[in-house]
Amino acid sequence: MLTVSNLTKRFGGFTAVDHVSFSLEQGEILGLIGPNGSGKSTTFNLIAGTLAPTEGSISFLGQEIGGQRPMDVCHLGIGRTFQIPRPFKRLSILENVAVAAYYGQNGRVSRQQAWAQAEEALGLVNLPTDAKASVDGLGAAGLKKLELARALATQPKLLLADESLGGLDEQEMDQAADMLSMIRREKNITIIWVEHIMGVLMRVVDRVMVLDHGEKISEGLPREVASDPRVVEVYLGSERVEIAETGEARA
Ligand SMILES: Nc1ncnc2c1ncn2[C@@H]1O[C@H](COP(=O)(O)OP(=O)(O)OP(=O)(O)O)[C@@H](O)[C@H]1O
Repeated sequence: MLTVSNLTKRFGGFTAVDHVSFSLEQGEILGLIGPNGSGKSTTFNLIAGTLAPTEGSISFLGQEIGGQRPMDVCHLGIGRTFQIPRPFKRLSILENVAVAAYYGQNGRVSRQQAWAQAEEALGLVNLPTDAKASVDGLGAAGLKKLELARALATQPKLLLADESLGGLDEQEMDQAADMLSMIRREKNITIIWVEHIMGVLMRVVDRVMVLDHGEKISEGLPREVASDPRVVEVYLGSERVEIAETGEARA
């Protein structure tokens, strides 16, 4: 569904993403990890249209999307969450998500459909669907869920989930990971998940790709990547990822 070839982004003389290539099959969850500043967010921004590539191509469902505007990329079926949720504070939870449903589909849905899709998205993330429930009082976990619901309401075929676990406690992290897994299963949405907290990510993703200094240094099954000496050297370091006998990796 997505083929990224030789994707490169330079900021002046600095190369943030350096000839990165990968592809994604329909229904997969790909984990994207790497140390701070390794180019994960820049890669997301290139796919989502927030940044234009310096070189390379991004083909989504057979169409070149590199350099297209974010709203056009969204209308083609790529939804994203942001690391820092910024909901409309004066709108209710349901209104926030309905706005995403309406504009995320370029107004191709009626108001009524947008409300229905917003209710469905909120149901998926376990947030209240009553029209008056306020954004105020949502904690870190609630705001992350709202962020996810807004992305889902745009009816994406591909979801780019950016650091959805930041600020959550361990139980909330597990719930958030299970939620992404359930969304893939129930809605057949393909997911790229950027995350720092690897133990939880490794449990849920099908494949992992690792960036370092903008270059892809490893890609494969979670258990393969966790034991790749290059990954251990540059990223895992003292975190020591242990592979449980079940094949799951835990940080
Ligand atoms: N607009 C910009 N102008 C100049 N440099 C930038 C710009 N955006 C990102 N960079 C640089 O590109 C590099 C990659 O940044 P990026 O945010 O993609 O990394 P990351 O892997 O997402 O990091 P983190 O895990 O800290 O979010 C960093 O060195 C960053 O400072």
